[in-house]
Amino acid sequence: MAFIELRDISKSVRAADDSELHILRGVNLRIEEGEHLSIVGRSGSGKSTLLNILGLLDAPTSGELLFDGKPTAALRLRARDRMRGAQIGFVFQQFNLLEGRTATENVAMPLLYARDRSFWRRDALAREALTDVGLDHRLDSLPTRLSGGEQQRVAIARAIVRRPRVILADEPTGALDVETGARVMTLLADISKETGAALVTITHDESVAARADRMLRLDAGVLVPSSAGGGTDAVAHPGTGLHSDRRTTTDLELDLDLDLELELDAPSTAPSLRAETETGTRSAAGTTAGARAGTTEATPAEGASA
Ligand SMILES: Nc1ncnc2c1ncn2[C@@H]1O[C@H](COP(=O)(O)OP(=O)(O)OP(=O)(O)O)[C@@H](O)[C@H]1O
Repeated sequence: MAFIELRDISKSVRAADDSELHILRGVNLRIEEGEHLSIVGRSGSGKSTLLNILGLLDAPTSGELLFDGKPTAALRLRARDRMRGAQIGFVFQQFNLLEGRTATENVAMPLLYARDRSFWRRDALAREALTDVGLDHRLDSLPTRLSGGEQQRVAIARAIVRRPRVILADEPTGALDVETGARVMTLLADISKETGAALVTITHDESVAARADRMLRLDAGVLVPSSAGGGTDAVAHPGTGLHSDRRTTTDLELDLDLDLELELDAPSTAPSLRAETETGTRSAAGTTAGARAGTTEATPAEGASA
């Protein structure tokens, strides 16, 4: 069974002239555990739209998105937010770090939503993740004191700190020079493999895309295989090492039951409530303070995803 599956996904929006714009027209995709795939397409072809749907930041107009074979459409907002936080890491073109926070604080941010011991160990785990990306000498640096490549490393550390099952990277090298971008891509691919996370890279840069196990192209709203893919690594490599740290949808459902009991018993002490107070909120369009910071959970009262 594929870890994530898109079935006949379409997305239409109302354009400025009030016409209907069909961005995605029946996208089918299966993402296996630990695989690295890339999606290329010209500007405006719908890459970010597709990534937002994969990341549970946006809803399709029609079609189904399944995690572990289970449809996600019926999930309540809070469960979607939890699933996103626990299973998906994001890396953005512009790094999206919080400027006033140190590297360690930025990386610890997603753990403010964790429902297990990692909430209490967030500083130590953030330092470990920064060490994994080679930034153990920059733990207390503010983003403004870091180079672009270092900032993207911090963002990668933030993406992996909760041991997600998939990392979604939207033009991760887009703001970097070619050499730095290549190093960052190598790190991202290596660290995904080490942690066992699948990696989905969207990019307009075919040399970046060609590093993936599988390369797809968005063309006229549908995904088609791209012949340039698999250049360096034609076989998927499910990761080893930290694989067992990651959680399935079933684990998550158990967690949610437990969380509900916890919140009913002691609402003022539930970690997420504090976390939600400290962090930003998500708008209906899915572009949010949280998403800008790479942390994308929201409170139930914050309105539905688009
Ligand atoms: N909410 C929206 N309302 C209107 N048009 C939209 C909306 N979202 C996306 N679009 C349009 O849909 C098309 C696809 O957008 P998207 O950002 O997904 O493309 P992209 O392939 O990621 O582009 P780029 O490579 O330039 O970032 C674009 O023409 C965009 O202007």
